Amino acid sequence: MASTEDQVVATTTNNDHLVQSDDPEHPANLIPELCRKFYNWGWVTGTGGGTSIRHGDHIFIAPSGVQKELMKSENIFVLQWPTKKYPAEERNYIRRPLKLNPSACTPLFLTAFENGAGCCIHTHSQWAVLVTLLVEREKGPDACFEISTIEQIKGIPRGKGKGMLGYYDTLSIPIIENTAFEEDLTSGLEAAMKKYPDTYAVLVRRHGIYVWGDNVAKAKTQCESLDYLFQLAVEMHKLGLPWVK
Ligand SMILES: CSC[C@@H](O)[C@@H](O)C(=O)COP(=O)(O)O
Ligand SMILES: [Zn+2]
Repeated sequence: MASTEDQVVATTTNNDHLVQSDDPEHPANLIPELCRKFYNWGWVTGTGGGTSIRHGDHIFIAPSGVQKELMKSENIFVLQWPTKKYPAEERNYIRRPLKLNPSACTPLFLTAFENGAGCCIHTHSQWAVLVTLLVEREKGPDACFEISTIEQIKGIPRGKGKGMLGYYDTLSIPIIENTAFEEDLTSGLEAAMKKYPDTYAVLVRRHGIYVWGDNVAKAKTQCESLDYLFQLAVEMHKLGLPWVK
């Protein structure tokens, strides 16, 4: 794991201009800013979790095993898109910071981008982990978290170009089983996306969640809505209230 010092001093001589911008909306500025917020929300503590943004034919990726809330724009990797998923082609990393490795979540993020996403967020939120435990009896390809008749469901799309879910709809988020290594989750994520082509999120049992959106704002607000619903479901469970009518 890179030390904080390594993280702060890590620099590169290759294509630095790709991560240098005064624009706060530039992905190399947005990823560190988002990760600081996500850390404060308990989504990316202890180096877990992260986020990646697609901007045209460039993919911006955080480094692996670092304190995500301390990340700086000069720590960001840039991949030329499209690229092979795992391992991503060496030559396609058009910017690599010294002393750092790209996030182990990269093949998962690339799966979301193949699906048309503009941003993908991975959290280790305890609410996400807890709901996967509450529905643990449901294993296999049909495992799913479901909730209905809660206003915040309207923050989640019905599917690409299909508008948002309604109050009386049931939100279904597929759950895949965790693996020892992050990259080995890729086939499970692909299978869940195939089975649930309208989903914008996949829970990973005892691990967290991957949420994506057409752009950064949509990925962030969808992830916030889901986290709200997971927390609510856990609290409803504690109160003995059913969360699916
Ligand atoms: C606390 S270790 C977590 C990792 O194994 C992984 O699950 C994760 O979310 C972050 O991977 P990383 O390679 O640091 O971006
Ligand atoms: Zn993780």
